[in-house]
Amino acid sequence: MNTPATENPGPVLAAQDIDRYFVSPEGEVLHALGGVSLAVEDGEFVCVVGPSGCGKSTLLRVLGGLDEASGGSVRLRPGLSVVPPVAFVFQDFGVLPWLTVRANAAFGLRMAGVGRGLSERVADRWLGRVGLSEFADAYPGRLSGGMRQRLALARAFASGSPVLLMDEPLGALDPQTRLEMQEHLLELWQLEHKTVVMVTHSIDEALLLGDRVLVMSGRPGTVTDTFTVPFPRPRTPGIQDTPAFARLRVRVRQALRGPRIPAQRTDDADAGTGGGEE
Ligand SMILES: Nc1ncnc2c1ncn2[C@@H]1O[C@H](COP(=O)(O)OP(=O)(O)OP(=O)(O)O)[C@@H](O)[C@H]1O
Repeated sequence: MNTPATENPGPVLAAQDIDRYFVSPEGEVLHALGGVSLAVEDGEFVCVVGPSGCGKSTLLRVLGGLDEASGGSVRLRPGLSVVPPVAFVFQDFGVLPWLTVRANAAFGLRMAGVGRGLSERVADRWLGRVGLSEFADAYPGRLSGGMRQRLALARAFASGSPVLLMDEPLGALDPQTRLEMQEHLLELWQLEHKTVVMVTHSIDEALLLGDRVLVMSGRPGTVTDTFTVPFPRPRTPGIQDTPAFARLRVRVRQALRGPRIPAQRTDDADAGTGGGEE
């Protein structure tokens, strides 16, 4: 029997009750993820924010199959036959210094068994889109940090993988380059509509790029809040100056701080907390 065309094929990526325990060499058990469930729809851009150590990277690694959960399940939509279905972008770029820029951009396709000619044609197209065409024959050692990150994005987009998992991909960049890269990423994603899960420490970045923002808290790591980002697409960084953006930024920041514990009034009750995240 044929499947009706209108039937919803379900999320592209779904995690159910993910637990992850780590055991230290001393035998101490750390509960890094505690019952995390999420579903990411086709073409959705989901950002994950949360304090350092709350399990964001662990979640991403489990979602992408780089790490195994201690309990629960991760499911890619059946029929995602692309190999590999998931591509990663890391903070340290993951660029291979012994390969040319073109070979780096083609790497995902080559690993998937695509021939050199086609891989390099696709790579060249993506290098053009991220403004690196003139460096195609150079080695990554000649690239600045921002250019390496553009190369890492080109490789992920060129890989053909429908799901991109990004772990603080812009975290190592200086503020100006980071802003430029946010625009690049926004443009690339609007062009391709990949399904993206991105970990970031920046609330502004999450609200600029994401359709949804998941807020995690730690010990064990779990998703405590979810925000739907209402700003229409295509978006530009200018939305960050709007009152609606400012209001949502405040709400996410409050969610990150967690429920307020009434402070006991002492002489140092007003001591600063060391500044905000944004
Ligand atoms: N391989 C491992 N072995 C033991 N403990 C680990 C391992 N990987 C992560 N952890 C621990 O699990 C917890 C979650 O780590 P994770 O890197 O996922 O957090 P994070 O939210 O991504 O942190 P950050 O924002 O600082 O990158 C931390 O306490 C970390 O020390």
